[in-house]
Amino acid sequence: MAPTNAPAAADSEYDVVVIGGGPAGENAARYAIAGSDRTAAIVEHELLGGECSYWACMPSKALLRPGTVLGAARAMPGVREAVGDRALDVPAILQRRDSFTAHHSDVGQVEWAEGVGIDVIRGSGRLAGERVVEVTDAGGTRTLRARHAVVLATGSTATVPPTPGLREALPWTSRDATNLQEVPGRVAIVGGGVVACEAANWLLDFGAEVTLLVRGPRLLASAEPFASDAVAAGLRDRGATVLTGTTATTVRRDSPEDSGIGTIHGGTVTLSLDSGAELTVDEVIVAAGRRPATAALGLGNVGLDAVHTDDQLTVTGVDGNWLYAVGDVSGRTPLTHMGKYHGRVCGDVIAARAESRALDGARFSADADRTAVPQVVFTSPEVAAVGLTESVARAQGFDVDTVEVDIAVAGSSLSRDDFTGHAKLVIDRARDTVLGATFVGTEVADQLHAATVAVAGSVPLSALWHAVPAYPTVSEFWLRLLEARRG
Ligand SMILES: Cc1cc2nc3c(=O)[nH]c(=O)nc-3n(C[C@H](O)[C@H](O)[C@H](O)COP(=O)(O)OP(=O)(O)OC[C@H]3O[C@@H](n4cnc5c(N)ncnc54)[C@H](O)[C@@H]3O)c2cc1C
Ligand SMILES: NC(=O)c1ccc[n+]([C@@H]2O[C@H](COP(=O)([O-])OP(=O)(O)OC[C@H]3O[C@@H](n4cnc5c(N)ncnc54)[C@H](O)[C@@H]3O)[C@@H](O)[C@H]2O)c1
Repeated sequence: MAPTNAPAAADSEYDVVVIGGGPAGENAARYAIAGSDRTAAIVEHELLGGECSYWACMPSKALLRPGTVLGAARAMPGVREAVGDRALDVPAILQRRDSFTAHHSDVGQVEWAEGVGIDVIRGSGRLAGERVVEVTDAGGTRTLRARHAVVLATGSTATVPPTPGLREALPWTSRDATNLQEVPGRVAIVGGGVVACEAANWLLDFGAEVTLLVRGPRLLASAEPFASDAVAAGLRDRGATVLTGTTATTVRRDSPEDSGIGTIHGGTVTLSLDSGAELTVDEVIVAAGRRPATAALGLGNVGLDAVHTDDQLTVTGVDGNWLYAVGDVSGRTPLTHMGKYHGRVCGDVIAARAESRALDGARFSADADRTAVPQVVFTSPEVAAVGLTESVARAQGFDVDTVEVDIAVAGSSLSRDDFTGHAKLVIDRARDTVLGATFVGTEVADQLHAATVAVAGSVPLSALWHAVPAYPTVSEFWLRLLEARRG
């Protein structure tokens, strides 16, 4: 893609300069200039749309959905017979995945940006001083000046543990797993978080033999323990080996070769485990967490060594309210929808400050990061959770009540023959409000928003009693939860 902006002096000054064009940066730019004549530029060194569009959320969910649909078909008499025991058509799934990543073209995204008045500047951005951003690409370096704000929105990068031989083995990261071109026969996944669990699911769907090496005692360490257990049981039932309390101590690979994203990177890989066992596989996936992408940002040029933000997404430790950070790089919640939320709050704050308006009102503070973060893990079964878990709520000093039910209502049994699920509410006894909710089961993702509204709105349980779930839907488990609380 050619640069969209020639390095002319006239367009080198903007009201707002955003470094990084993922979902968080796009929203910050858009909200900062909406309804005004302010100007904004997004500096992007890869593809406008960011990790989420091409390497993370979109391809991973496109890979997971077919397995869910096939499972639903097999759990429905009359459909099961029509489907038979045929395997998924992996090439067709990869083709559909590629349509969701727009075949790694950001033409449509650039059209959107230009349509809402944002210039897209290709190159790598770094802070060169107060309100000054240097952009470097193959053609050289140009300087952008920001009248009102610079927004850091550079996302995060996958970490690779310092296990001897691991880096040299050229393991897959999440980018390879989501953009896979071939399915390895045997796979070891290092990590037990969301990326590990979701990737294990689609690889199992595609016929791979999967072993998860989980350093801690359970998968999804920050989820309610019953959710971790259900996901582990789901993986084991489908043939995966889940080794908890296990790490690789050394890794050896025959003829490692950087053959491209999503292709098998060489010969077989042997991992020595701390249990003394050895594991031989065709590919290793590292899913050991991510860190904010600050390395090349020139933080030192503005007196910073790390990025911390206040609730207005203003970077702390810098005078003058001109530097902001949103999304994964902000060190707040690393999820796309939360990054977009940061972008909306940040954009509104920049607009208000540019117009000398007071930051009066809830829209100028990213409170949800602390109290109401929703997340769905698209495993089989799915985990949908929002707010505080019981252990976190107790650690924060709340007087907690909990209520739990199996999800077993007319709607769930109608949806499929093998439906199983479990739901838990964490309740603040003093205020009679929901602090957190976790739902586990087949396709419970869309049940989550009701809980998010209850948590974010501090809706009393007495009021939820009048939120009558429609019959016969899966959401009737809400009624069972409230009945269980009444006793
Ligand atoms: C496999 C996987 C699956 C995921 N699935 C989900 C999901 O289902 N739901 C969900 O909510 N979250 C999911 N996430 C997390 C989600 O991808 C991130 O939270 C989200 O992408 C963060 O958005 P962002 O805008 O902060 O950063 P990014 O999307 O990472 O975008 C940052 C952009 O900045 C650019 N950039 C970086 N440095 C520079 C620089 N110096 N100059 C110019 N440009 C730069 C990058 O090229 C990139 O385009 C997933 C993550 C992974 C790894
Ligand atoms: N559906 C979704 O919302 C979704 C999907 C995928 C990713 N994401 C987000 O992307 C981010 C990254 O996900 P992730 O799974 O990589 O990170 P994570 O932090 O969720 O999990 C990291 C895992 O790696 C393990 N680990 C860390 N260092 C290790 C080491 N040295 N050796 C062995 N194991 C080690 C941890 O114990 C943990 O199990 C998360 O914030 C996640 O929420 C979200």
